[in-house]
Amino acid sequence: SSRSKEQRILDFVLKHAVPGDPTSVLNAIDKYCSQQEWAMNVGDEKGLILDRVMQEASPSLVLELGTYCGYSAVRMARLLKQGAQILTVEFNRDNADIARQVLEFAGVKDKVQILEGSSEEVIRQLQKKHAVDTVDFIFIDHWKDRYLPDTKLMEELGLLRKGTVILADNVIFPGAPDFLQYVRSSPKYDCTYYPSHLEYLDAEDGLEKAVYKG
Ligand SMILES: Cc1ccc(Cc2cc(O)c(O)c(C(=O)NC/C=C/[C@H]3O[C@@H](n4cnc5c(N)ncnc54)[C@H](O)[C@@H]3O)c2)cc1
Ligand SMILES: [Mg+2]
Repeated sequence: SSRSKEQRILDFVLKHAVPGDPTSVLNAIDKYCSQQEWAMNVGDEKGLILDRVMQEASPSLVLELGTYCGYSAVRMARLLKQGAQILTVEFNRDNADIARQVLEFAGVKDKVQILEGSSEEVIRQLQKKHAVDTVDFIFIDHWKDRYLPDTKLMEELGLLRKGTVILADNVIFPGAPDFLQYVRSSPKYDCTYYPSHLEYLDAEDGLEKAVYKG
């Protein structure tokens, strides 16, 4: 059977990156996806914004919605403080398998747990099944029509605490207009927009940071 684009990305990482070196894994994926086949990783330009916002938050528990090939999970895991963890949600089995191998190769698998399933199901199970109280940092990068319902669900379940940072990819392209309108008009969030570009391309895109005020 023919290999998928995601498998070709993994092959390139295994061939060109250095085992145990997360930065070399990021560089390999960025090189492949900018020169050979475009893929929807957050990428190097928006990745630098993710780095800075995450380091500023210095989270103990990170939740990511939409693992895909694991690029942003590796990106965040390489910056985590000692003992901090990432829970990343992915409902496509093939993508989860690719991400697992990328995370293992990068040497960050002990910091990241891939939770297979839909974000709605997994979010509902976090407190009982995964012993989560509240989440410190959330990177949202899954289907864009799920950003708002999942954010509201996390509010309702008490998963957000005063100061929880939500960082959402693609708020311009493909866009998440209902999410953007909600957090920017809600008194429960302090919002900041970080202009950037769509990964590996020149199209305008950006990240929205929404800090929960409790
Ligand atoms: C052709 C073309 C043009 C422009 C773009 C632009 C563009 C640029 C970007 O940065 C993008 O992030 C996107 C984008 O659509 N991302 C969606 C990412 C989904 C991944 O997450 C998984 N997933 C999706 N919903 C859920 C869910 N509820 N529960 C659990 N996992 C979920 C999927 O299984 C995938 O692993 C698009 C993309 C493609
Ligand atoms: Mg994205």
